[in-house]
Amino acid sequence: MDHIQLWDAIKTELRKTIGPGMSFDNFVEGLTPIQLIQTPNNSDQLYLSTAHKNVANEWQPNGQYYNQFLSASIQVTVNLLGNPTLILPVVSLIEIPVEKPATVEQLDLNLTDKKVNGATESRLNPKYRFDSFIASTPNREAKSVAEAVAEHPGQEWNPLLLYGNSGLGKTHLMQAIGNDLIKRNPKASVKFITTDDFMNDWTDALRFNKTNEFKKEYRNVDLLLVDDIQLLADKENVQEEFFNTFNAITRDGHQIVLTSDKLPKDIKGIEDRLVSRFAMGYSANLTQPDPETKIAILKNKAEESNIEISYDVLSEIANAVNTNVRDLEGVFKKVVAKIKISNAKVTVDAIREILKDLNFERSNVITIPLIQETVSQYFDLNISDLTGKSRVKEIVIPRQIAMYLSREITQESLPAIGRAFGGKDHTTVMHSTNKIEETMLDDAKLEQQVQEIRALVQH
Ligand SMILES: Nc1ncnc2c1ncn2[C@@H]1O[C@H](COP(=O)(O)OP(=O)(O)OP(=O)(O)O)[C@@H](O)[C@H]1O
Repeated sequence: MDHIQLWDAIKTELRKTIGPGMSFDNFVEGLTPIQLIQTPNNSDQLYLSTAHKNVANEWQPNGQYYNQFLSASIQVTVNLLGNPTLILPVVSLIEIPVEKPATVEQLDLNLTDKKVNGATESRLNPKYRFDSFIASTPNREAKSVAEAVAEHPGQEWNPLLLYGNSGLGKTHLMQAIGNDLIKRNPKASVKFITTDDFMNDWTDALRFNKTNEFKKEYRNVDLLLVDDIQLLADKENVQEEFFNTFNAITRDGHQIVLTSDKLPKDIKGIEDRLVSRFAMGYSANLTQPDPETKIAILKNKAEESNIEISYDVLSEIANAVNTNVRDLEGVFKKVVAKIKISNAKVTVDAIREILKDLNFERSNVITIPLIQETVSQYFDLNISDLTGKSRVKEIVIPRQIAMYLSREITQESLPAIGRAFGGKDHTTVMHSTNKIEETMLDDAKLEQQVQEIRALVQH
């Protein structure tokens, strides 16, 4: 039985005595099992972590939770093993830095009182800087343009649009522009918002008759950063106001930076006039980093955390996590937490175990987005080409290859693959896979291309 199964069984027992509700949810459910260690005096220690000081305090010996845990764990070991074994809880506090800016609910909704000067008021995360953004070769141009925008806002690349899949650094790079501009000019007014914020603020402004304040707040900025504009889809009223805001800012020579999960022309439900405005400046596609860049990102994180981790270990993590940089960071944080708790030496074998616990074994991690990313880079296309409807041969064949590999390598069903390719029918996926299988029999070049892409995906 591993630490996770044991903790689940103990939680089931604890639920009987503590009962569901606030107390159980906060003081038991919120704990994360880290590891189980045998002590020389025949007891086991179950290491748990929490991000909350008050929860960690309540779990000290003599605390009510500690004692209830002891009886629950004895009951569990009697049920499972037939004899009682003493398992002691060890709860540590691991403070997880807050990465995301405050949600709109946490913000002061009084529009007139909001100021936008300086990093704090503009809600920028100070960790999102150019020097902490490690760019792989395909992403270097995006970074250079972002740096140029920070240096000369409102001039050449307006708007700058950063687009790509989730967790690949769009928000990071966007906020780096804001942080850099404020560093150069502390008086610059920078406003960072999500599209949700914009929509909520506009709705509130209409409700409370504060449209003038809204306009003043949104239009009097040197730099407006708007995250996730794909959320504007099908919101006609908000699009109207967004259009007006956009025009007012660019007309005054100020800068707009936008992020989106795809190119605006591929977002259904966005008015043409907005699509054409968004395409006026520079659009940069952020792509998945290659293995060496992933290692460099991890190295940077290790240095920031003041932790020494060998290249082999970093490489093991980088190779296992093929989804996106957010996941890479998440796994890294868990590894750091384990190191801090156990004080143990971090070996490649230990890391493999941790990665296995976190479901990040190499064989499990090949996903459809990864295949799409690899195929699009191989053929120098956009991911939106693969998920779109174009029928030109140069796009159809790569799309069919991507579907074929998704069917071959991942565990996903035909309908799930169809959905991931822009809502295609499962019969289209079946047709594509058959077509590639058949063509490869006679076409050596195609077969070689498929093998090369497969090797890249499974690297
Ligand atoms: N190239 C990179 N170098 C360093 N850190 C990165 C890089 N790319 C992403 N990150 C980190 O990964 C995390 C996720 O990045 P970010 O939030 O910017 O992604 P995103 O593309 O905006 O995702 P979403 O579309 O889901 O909002 C952040 O903590 C960010 O600092």
